[in-house]
Amino acid sequence: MQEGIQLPTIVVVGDQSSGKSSVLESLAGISLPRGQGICTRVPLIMRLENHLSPQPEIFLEFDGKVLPTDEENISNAISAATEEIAGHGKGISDTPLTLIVKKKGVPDLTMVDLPGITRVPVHGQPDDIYEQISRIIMEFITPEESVILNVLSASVDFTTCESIRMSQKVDKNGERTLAVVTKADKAPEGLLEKVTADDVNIGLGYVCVRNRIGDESYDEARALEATLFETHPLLSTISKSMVGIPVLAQRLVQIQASIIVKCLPDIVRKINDKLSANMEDMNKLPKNLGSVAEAMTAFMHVLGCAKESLRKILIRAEFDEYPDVLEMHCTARLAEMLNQYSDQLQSNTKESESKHNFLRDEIKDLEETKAIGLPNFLPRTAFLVQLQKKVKGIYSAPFEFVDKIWNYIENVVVRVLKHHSDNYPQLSFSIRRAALNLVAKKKKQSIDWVMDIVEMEKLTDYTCNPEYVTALNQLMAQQGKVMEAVRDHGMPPEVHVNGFGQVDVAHLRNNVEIVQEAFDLKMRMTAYWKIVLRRMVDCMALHLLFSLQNLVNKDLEMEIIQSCWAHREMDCSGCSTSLLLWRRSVRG
Ligand SMILES: Nc1nc2c(ncn2[C@@H]2O[C@H](COP(=O)(O)OP(=O)(O)OP(=O)(O)O)[C@@H](O)[C@H]2O)c(=O)[nH]1
Repeated sequence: MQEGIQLPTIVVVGDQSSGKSSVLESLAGISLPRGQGICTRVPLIMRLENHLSPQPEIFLEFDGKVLPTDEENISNAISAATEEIAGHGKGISDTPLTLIVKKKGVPDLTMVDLPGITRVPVHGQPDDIYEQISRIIMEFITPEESVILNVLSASVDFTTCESIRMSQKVDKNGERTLAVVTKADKAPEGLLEKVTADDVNIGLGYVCVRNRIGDESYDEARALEATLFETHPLLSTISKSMVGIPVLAQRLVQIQASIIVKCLPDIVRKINDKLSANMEDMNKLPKNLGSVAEAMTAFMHVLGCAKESLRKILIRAEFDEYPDVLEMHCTARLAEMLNQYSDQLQSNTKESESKHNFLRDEIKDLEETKAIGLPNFLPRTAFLVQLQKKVKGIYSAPFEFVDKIWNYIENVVVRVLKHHSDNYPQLSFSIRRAALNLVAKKKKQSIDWVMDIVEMEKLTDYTCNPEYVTALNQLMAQQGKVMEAVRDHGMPPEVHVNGFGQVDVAHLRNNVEIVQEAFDLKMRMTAYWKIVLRRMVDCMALHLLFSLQNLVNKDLEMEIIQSCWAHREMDCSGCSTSLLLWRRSVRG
């Protein structure tokens, strides 16, 4: 039950002083604390077991303690245990107290006695005593496996009983409710009519009893009860199948047996489910690595699993281990980031020049790079100056991209390694540190590589891509139109140039000689720059994939082995030697 599996239980509920404890002690043939006012202040689980030996065995269990007791002292022992659990006053607690009674002749029953329901707190009770008691009662009677033994005093109107109201909340048609009517001796008038009218819907029927009163012995009480229901002019008219403690005991044993039959398959299933879940949890617990072989096996297992997981999510686009964690669908996330990088490069190099400044920058560079030489000869330096300016404009983008990508990969790698090494606290710290070191190294390599790439683009211009010539020819085809607009002052000063839109050429009319060269320079740069941007994205993609392959297939293993070796944190002597051998073999 502590594991959340409900077992069939007979739960005794009733208004305060209705006689619940008296019924239980009559069934068990032992003394329980009885009296006016609240006596039962904690759930009392009573396990009655028919016992062959004439010597009874009685124990109290609570808070992990087992206290043997005997028939004479049982009432005091329960009162003392109740005080220990719920304090000395009149407060209550939901911590249960278990009473095990192994005694010859008692029915094999397990029942729970609960505090009686009271609406008005007495002196020393908290104001919310009703809510506290209701909560405990509801907790016990709500499970479908519970049979509700509703104890009603013959002297009260059943329809006004609080315990009936509560049991009807969870068992509307009374299918699992049995009523025990106590104090039949005190209020015999109209009892037959009350139990036959069944105004309160009790599905399992009524049993009327007379409990032990005062200092009577159990045998005396049973004999007096039998005589009462035999001879009393009103009570003797009630069917014999509805009166007396022995009838109640027999009914309860039958009910308990039938409910066990009904619930057992489900209980077995729940226990098996729970067992498998617990076994699974247990397998996840940190393992004790007691020998070199065990430590090496664990280490290799963690590494193997982590590598396979990373291979799946970083390279093979298989997400079965993280179906709902989008962040771990790495190939898709990396592709998205690469697309964003490409967009960023494009937007960083968008022409910011206004239509009135067309070719102004090119003319300036041409003038600054001219030398003594033949006219109409495009100086290469002018082209390189323009190229360097362009590269400068996008300089930060590849570095930012590399930073972003490796931060993301670091999170992924650390998460995967943590997942696989959580069970091995001896390893997890070193493994995490190794992962962080490794990603930092890989990031540094990427930054160095980007630095080279950017420098190479700045240094010189080259492509063998035929698209360059095609694009250049298309752009240059517009040269005639532009030059005409520049030369012919009678024409409107605006002309449309593909890729640049409507441009103003009025400012070029004073500088006609150099315009042709400037146009040539601009068109060459436009055609070439497209190639440069594409090359930067393509190379970055290949570099990234290459780095990831290396990380997963060799760097990770090597880094982790070296880290564990360097710090010798595996928690067993001799592991270091084995690691050394293994490290050598991996290197080999
Ligand atoms: N005459 C008579 N008195 C009874 C009978 N059953 C119980 N009593 C008395 O009623 C009083 C209350 O009985 P308990 O058994 O303590 O009642 P309870 O419902 O367990 O009380 P709480 O747990 O404190 O709510 C005691 O004084 C009992 O002796 C009965 O059948 N006949």
